[in-house]
Amino acid sequence: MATQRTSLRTLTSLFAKRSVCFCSPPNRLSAIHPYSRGYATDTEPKESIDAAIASDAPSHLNPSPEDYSRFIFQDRCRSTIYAGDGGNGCVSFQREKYIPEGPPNGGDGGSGGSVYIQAVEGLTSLHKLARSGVIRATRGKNGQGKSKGGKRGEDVLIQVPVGTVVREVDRYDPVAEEQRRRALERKMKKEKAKSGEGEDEDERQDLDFQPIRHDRWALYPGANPSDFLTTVFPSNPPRRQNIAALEPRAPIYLDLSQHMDKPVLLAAGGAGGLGNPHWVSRENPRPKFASRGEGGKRLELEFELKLLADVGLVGKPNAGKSTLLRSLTNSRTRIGNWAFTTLEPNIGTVVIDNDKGRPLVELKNKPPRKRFTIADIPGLIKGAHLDRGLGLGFLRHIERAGILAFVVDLSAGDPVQELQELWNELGKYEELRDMGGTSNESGDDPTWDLPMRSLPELQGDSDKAISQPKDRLPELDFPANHTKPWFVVATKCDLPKTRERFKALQEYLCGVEQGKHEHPSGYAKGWKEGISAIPVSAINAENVQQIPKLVMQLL
Ligand SMILES: Nc1nc2c(ncn2[C@@H]2O[C@H](COP(=O)(O)OP(=O)(O)OP(=O)(O)O)[C@@H](O)[C@H]2O)c(=O)[nH]1
Ligand SMILES: [Mg+2]
Repeated sequence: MATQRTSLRTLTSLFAKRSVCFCSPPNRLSAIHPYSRGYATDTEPKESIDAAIASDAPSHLNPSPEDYSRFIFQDRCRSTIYAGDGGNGCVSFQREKYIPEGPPNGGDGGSGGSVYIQAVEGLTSLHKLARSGVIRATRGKNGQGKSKGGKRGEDVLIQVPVGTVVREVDRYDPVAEEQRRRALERKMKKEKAKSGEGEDEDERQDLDFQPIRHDRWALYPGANPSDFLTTVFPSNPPRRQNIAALEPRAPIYLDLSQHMDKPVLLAAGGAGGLGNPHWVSRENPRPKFASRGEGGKRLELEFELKLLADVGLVGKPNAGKSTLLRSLTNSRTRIGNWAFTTLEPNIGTVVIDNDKGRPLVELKNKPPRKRFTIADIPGLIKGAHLDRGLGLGFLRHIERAGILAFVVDLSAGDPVQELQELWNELGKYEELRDMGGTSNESGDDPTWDLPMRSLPELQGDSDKAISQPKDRLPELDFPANHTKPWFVVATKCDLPKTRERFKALQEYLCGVEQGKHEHPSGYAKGWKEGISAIPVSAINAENVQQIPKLVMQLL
């Protein structure tokens, strides 16, 4: 154990200079014992190393199959959200001895529950939301006698990962519908009145005829349906709760790119109905009716993760990405010595704060970060941009990572060629995507659309947009891969013949940075401000701690 710790310290200090300009390989590498948690000498036979691997007891980095856990991942989902309906108002009269006909005292209905949304750190996938499918806030309770108001419906809070974009697919707003219907009715009445000025009294009365609105009025218990015909109902315009003014402007587009301390209102519940005391008038001092609660809105929303993780591990199959993720995080992703062990992205969190108040890595001029996330993305093969291998699906995931960490296997051949092939695939994918015209033509505003402080009916022409259901929303806009910060993680450097290859890789990256070589993406304006290569032996967790330090500088 002591030898192990010493060799680890030696290796870390050797590779602390991980800059590309560090062109001379350290001589002390060969001093480290082959495969005893250090670099191998080139003379060491591969068979003996394989045997050493096989004989190793299972550990977090060399796990047995029981140590695998499936990371359920979902980066896009659709949910239908129902705000709660308002409870009905109550028809009731005071009943007391010596007061034969007491005044009306029906309570108001409770307002329906509202739906809120909050982006929180620590969540990495939308799978829970995808599983629930339909989200409902509860209905407000009906009012009761003795002026007892109904209980409000319960609110629902939707928590999503930071980096989620919420877009509206469709909506049904009963209050807006009712307002539209009334406006139409008024217009028709006006037109009819204009055209039939000379008509007789009967026809004019026909125009004043109100259809019976069972959905807007509640009669006293035990009333006959025919009472609807004999009752004269006053005007009952649709109402909203006051908090509806805090709803986001329609159609909804929220880019939740920051952690939110407080939730934001998505859909306010329907207003509760009014009890019979509200309908007292000179003509009708004892109204035997109360208004029903307003219906809650229905929203069909699409949630999409725009930011999958802070860092995305991009590499060929079997390069050692999952082992690297395990060595940096508590992830229990599957590891196997064959291609395509990983079939879905796995996200791990690197905690850089020991929760003792001070981040372990201090950042200049930046707010301290406590943690960052790393995504282990399935392996990329030649022709991935043509949907080969696991195809375009996970090239999409790479687009959603903030920093790209190219994982090259030093034992597998020329790392420079491997890196170029990886970049080539990303470049071709970008070309194809741009040709498809999906990136910049979406017309989406990528900024966070703060909720407008106005009621929906004051939001102008938004209704036109609402009434056109969009089955397929346009693709989101992402920054181009070549503009993102990137670095290279050269893995398996405990295996033979890796030292020379690492040296060649460093020289190549040095050349790219100095402009001697073309940027591997093929774009002249590709990011190349201090490209680093970090040699690691992920299986031995050696030198991997350089990665968080570098990431904190790049974030
Ligand atoms: N010697 C050595 N072997 C390693 C190292 N890192 C990973 N391996 C081995 O390489 C093999 C593949 O590792 P994975 O982590 O599953 O590779 P991957 O890139 O996730 O592969 P896919 O999921 O198929 O894309 C496993 O047998 C690991 O034990 C390392 O640093 N040194
Ligand atoms: Mg893997």
